[in-house]
Amino acid sequence: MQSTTTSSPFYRLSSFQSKLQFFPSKTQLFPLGIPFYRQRMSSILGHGVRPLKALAGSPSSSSAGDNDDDGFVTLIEYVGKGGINVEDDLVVLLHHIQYACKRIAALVASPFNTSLGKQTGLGAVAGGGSDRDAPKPLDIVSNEIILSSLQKSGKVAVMASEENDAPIWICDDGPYVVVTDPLDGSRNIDASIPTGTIFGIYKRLEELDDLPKEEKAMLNSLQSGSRLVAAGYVLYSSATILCTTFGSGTQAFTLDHSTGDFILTNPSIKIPPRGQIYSVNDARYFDWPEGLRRYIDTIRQGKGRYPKKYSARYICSLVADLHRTLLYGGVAMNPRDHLRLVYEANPLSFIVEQAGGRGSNGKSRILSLQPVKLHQRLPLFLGSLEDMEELESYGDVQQKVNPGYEV
Ligand SMILES: O=P(O)(O)OC[C@H]1O[C@](O)(COP(=O)(O)O)[C@@H](O)[C@@H]1O
Repeated sequence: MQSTTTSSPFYRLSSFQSKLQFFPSKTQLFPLGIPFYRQRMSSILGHGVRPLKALAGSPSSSSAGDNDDDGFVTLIEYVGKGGINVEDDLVVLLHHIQYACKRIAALVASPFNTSLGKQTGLGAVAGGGSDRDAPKPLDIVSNEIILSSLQKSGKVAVMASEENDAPIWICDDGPYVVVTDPLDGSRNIDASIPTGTIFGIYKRLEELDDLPKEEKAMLNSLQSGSRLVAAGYVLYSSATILCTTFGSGTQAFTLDHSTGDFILTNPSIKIPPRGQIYSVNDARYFDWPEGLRRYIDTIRQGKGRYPKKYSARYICSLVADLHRTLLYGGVAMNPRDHLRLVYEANPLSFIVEQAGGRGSNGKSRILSLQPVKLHQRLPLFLGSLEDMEELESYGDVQQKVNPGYEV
């Protein structure tokens, strides 16, 4: 028997009562109209999935089609009035970010990628080469897509991207600052391995408004992760998943490709306190410090605090490795100075902490670090609380040797 509890993959719109009546910019956000939006239902029903409404049997579950309650909650509904109700400006910004990510999702899955230029595609511009007509790598195209969406939102003062040397000042009165890695894992893109977009959102520091643009752009972008108001990643894989936090838990939404909506599929991700998986590039074993080697040797043999042998999983795509870790528990790590504090470590640590886990550089909490350089790199460990405590108890887990690996 199927139940209608919150363990079900879809969440009832009735738990966000009245949203459809009161959400102010619904028409604006669904420019193709509600009938088009509703095609989601028929397309899904056509594939044999029943809406929860039809299953509920509760007083609020009236017969299908008699009101606006179609049994699903979209990302934009969720953050709007009647949902968790974040600031209107942030709803608009999120709308633009999710739109950019849908474009990137389509791009990475497109059969025409090669003509756009994959990472190592023929004619890809290397190091700003001279051929202006050469196709651009997908991470550059993704960066342009995000920048364009942020510009159109009217809500962003500055964007700092892993793909740009310096932050880009967008608009003086934009209330937010966005930091982003537009397409992480893109080195594997030619093999269609999952990739991801990472973003973090801060408030613009109004006290800096009178500084010269370059200076205020930099200082706004170097805010500590503890000041993040929202963060998210989008995983481009067998499903396109948008996982976010606004500082009160971590939620996941899955893209319904038939209608283009991100549908709430997990309103409260809780990372298991202990997993049985470690995720690291262990070809680097001989470059690791003693502490990290001992930790991995110990858990592999089932001789750690948890008396079971751990398994290894490493996709080499940060968003994918983290997403699995959030769901199954364990620890995902890159012990060398490689991942970036501003674009990767901070937003992902915020998400992991809001799911009940920990983000650390092996010694300290990531969100307590003050960035000093925009492209600052550091060791990154993300995962279940108990696994992270055990790992950090080995003390010496940061890889100092970083020879610059070929692949
Ligand atoms: O080579 P390593 O140390 O295994 O690093 C792999 C990591 O680098 C990344 O590819 C990011 O590197 P880039 O920022 O250079 O693309 C992550 O997706 C992945 O987790």
